[in-house]
Amino acid sequence: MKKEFRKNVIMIRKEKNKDFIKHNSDIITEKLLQLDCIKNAQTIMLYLDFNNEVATDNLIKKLIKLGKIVASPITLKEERKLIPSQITDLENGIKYGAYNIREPKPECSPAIDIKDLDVVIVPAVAYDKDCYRLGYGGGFYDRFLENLREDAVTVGIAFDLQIFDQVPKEDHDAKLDYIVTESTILTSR
Ligand SMILES: Nc1nc2c(c(=O)[nH]1)N(C=O)[C@@H](CNc1ccc(C(=O)N[C@@H](CCC(=O)O)C(=O)O)cc1)CN2
Ligand SMILES: Nc1ncnc2c1ncn2[C@@H]1O[C@H](COP(=O)(O)OP(=O)(O)OP(=O)(O)O)[C@@H](O)[C@H]1O
Repeated sequence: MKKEFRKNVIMIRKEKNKDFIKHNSDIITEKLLQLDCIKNAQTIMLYLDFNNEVATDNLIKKLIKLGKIVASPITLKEERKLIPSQITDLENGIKYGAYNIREPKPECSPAIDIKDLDVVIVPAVAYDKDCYRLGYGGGFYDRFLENLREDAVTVGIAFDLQIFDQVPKEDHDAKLDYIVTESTILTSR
């Protein structure tokens, strides 16, 4: 059920061209920067995109310019663990890591205490209208999000094509506080 659904959405997203990804990622970036939770945050974790996810490079640059501490995850594949690590230099401080996804180089990237994160911007394959998240299938983010500070805010960014009335879900699947797409902002708060 989950597997088929996941495969389909990934396939549909894969067919989108560079202009679609860039145009809509720019819109999503601007919307996100208007959210109070982002404006008020000091420390923000977000992913480095792969496979036609909403692109985050511009967003990362803008957040750093705004004076935020920005972290991305280093993925420990065997342990199914994400280590938030500060991005200091998006040009030279990044390498390819697990699953060929870009991640901060440990030597340039102080680890950040998960309890210092004010906002986490999460990647996903799909969401439903209640902000439940379907991921790539490692359970990486489900496990990670359980350990956030109680008052930390979770935000999903996704294209409209990733939003459904329902997605297959299990008990451990995370529900996020906000989802921002090119056309709308959903909230479960
Ligand atoms: N940008 C980004 N980073 C992220 C995630 C994400 O969704 N997006 N993840 C969110 O959790 C984690 C990585 N999760 C992933 C899980 C499975 C596969 C994947 O391609 N699986 C292949 C098997 C590949 C292999 O074993 O080498 C497959 O299922 O066919 C990729 C990423 C951590 N970092
Ligand atoms: N909080 C958790 N604690 C223990 N096991 C978990 C937890 N969350 C998920 N798992 C296990 O991890 C595996 C993958 O989970 P699931 O399919 O929900 O991942 P996902 O949310 O799609 O992926 P990801 O978060 O990596 O993007 C499942 O076998 C699931 O039982």
